[in-house]
Amino acid sequence: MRLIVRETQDQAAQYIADYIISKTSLEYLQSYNIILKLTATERINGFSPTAERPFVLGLPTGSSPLPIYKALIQAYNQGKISFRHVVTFNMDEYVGLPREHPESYHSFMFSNFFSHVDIDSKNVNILNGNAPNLREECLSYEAKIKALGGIELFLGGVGSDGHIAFNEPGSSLASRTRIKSLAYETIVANARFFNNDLSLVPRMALTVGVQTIMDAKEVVIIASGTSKALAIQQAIEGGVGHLCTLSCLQLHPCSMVVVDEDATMELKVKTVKVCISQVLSERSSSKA
Ligand SMILES: N[C@@H]1[C@@H](O)[C@H](O)[C@@H](COP(=O)(O)O)O[C@@H]1O
Repeated sequence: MRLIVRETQDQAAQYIADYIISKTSLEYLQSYNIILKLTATERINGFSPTAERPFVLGLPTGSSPLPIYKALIQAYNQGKISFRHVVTFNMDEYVGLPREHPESYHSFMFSNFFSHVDIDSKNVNILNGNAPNLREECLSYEAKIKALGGIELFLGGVGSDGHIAFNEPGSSLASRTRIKSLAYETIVANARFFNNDLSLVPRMALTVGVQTIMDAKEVVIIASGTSKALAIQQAIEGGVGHLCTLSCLQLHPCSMVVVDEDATMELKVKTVKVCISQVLSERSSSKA
């Protein structure tokens, strides 16, 4: 698991946006007075997606990815990226909340991202939390991901209790898309979107499973703010376990967690130093 630290949330978001677009350019990483020239790998642009061979992108909601969506929209407006041949799968959706509700993840994604770029709405996949048969809905979501050859890059956030998507503490690390009851901590955290009224926050959601995320070829996580510091500490310094489902990424061959400085507050200085020097050596050896 790679750990990338940026000073602010916006810088962390810009790093991820650039990474997803992947300008084939040189990037400079400055750390502990070392400046290293690194070659950025290619993602959407390098993949050169077509209608027959689309780029499959997993996407999250939440406040953390908002600056990433802003940066992607800006890049689209500057002609640096097109989403015409990108197929998206969102991580999760509330159960029972009407699709048109301003806090549904459908509304969130269209108002914060999809309506501002050239994505074909037929290529947008979001779980239907009002489907007549929720189990069937989850099974067909998994089947559709598989039929498209899997997710190339899954972008995600993290809950303050370490959950990824809505895989709350105690979720099976082998889980797949299914219905989940939300943890009390998540209901409290999400009440800010529902006039701080706990009774208005849906109690259940459909969510991709931990294993669905692990199946993606690459996973990129954003975390910012001190409220995420404990989750980041557990996921990076703790063992792999179902009480902090983000920790599963320790077992992923290609995962990256991008944080702002506030989110590193519970990490050991040594962890941050080791992670950064690993990035430097991995990248410089891949250049050789
Ligand atoms: N299901 C979502 C997660 O996918 C998201 O990562 C988390 C954190 O959200 P925020 O970025 O607003 O802190 O919120 C919800 O629980």
